[in-house]
Amino acid sequence: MITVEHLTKRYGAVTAVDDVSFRCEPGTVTGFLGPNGAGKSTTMRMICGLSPVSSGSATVHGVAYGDLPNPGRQVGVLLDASAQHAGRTGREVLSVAAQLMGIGSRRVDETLERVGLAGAPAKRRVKNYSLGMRQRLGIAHALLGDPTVLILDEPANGLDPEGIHWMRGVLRDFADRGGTVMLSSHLLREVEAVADHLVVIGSGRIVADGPKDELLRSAGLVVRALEPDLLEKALVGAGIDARFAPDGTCTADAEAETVGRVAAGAGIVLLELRPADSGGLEEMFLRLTSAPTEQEVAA
Ligand SMILES: Nc1ncnc2c1ncn2[C@@H]1O[C@H](COP(=O)(O)OP(=O)(O)OP(=O)(O)O)[C@@H](O)[C@H]1O
Repeated sequence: MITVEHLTKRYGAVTAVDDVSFRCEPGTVTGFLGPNGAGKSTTMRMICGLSPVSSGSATVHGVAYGDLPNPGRQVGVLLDASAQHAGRTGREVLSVAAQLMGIGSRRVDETLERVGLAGAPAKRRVKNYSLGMRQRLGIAHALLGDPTVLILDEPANGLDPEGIHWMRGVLRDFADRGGTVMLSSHLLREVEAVADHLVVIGSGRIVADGPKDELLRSAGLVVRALEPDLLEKALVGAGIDARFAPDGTCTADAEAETVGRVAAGAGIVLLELRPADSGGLEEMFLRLTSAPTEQEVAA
């Protein structure tokens, strides 16, 4: 369990993380989503004790990361896959970490196998690794101590589609065995296939926090009509909040029955009426996380 309460980080006049609170529960993959510069890495660094907090607190299993006796045995962390020692081989990187954690070499071999780096790749120096291989080694490092919590910053970076599929399997399996997973991304599509819960951050503040399915349902309806102009008039007339894309597709914040009745009442032929999928959710997140307007800042 990760618990973040009123966490704030200021760099001079910049508030990178602003009164952020959320939880990542055991048995759950929590996707931590936000655009570039939203405050994801800063939040994760504070959880892992790498960056001092300005105020608030972050704990893992109720304890501040820095106070965990052997943190690697409880929390697997991947914050920057390029931070590994470039001159060491993949196996050496894991062996050094294993020694520090008091783990035997058999676990190193098992973990290399698990991330697909066993054999020749394990003997290559990290500087000769592709970004995807570094990411796999970073995930191996995080899994090495057999932790119960994983904290991964953009772990899909540099992975090819097969690698992404593999990583999702690892994270799903980890959570299904009761582990807690927090993974960040700036792309909803990257986490939606594996996350059960989403925490969305924009400009340092939490703008959405809930089960993925619930958030998907709240993303509205996709409506397409033979004559979009008539649909727009009818929905606006009924007081329904609706946004139209240039191709005439509408996203409406209403129940399907309400929209269906309004359309039927106006004699409009509907071509499509369905819950918005991740595209709708992404659109909602983009609206929620976009930088505040000057008016909002001034208010
Ligand atoms: N050491 C620092 N000094 C000053 N400002 C910083 C520092 N680190 C981060 N920031 C600022 O804090 C804000 C949040 O940055 P952060 O790296 O946490 O965002 P992010 O969501 O992880 O973005 P990205 O996806 O680009 O990594 C940004 O405005 C960034 O410029």
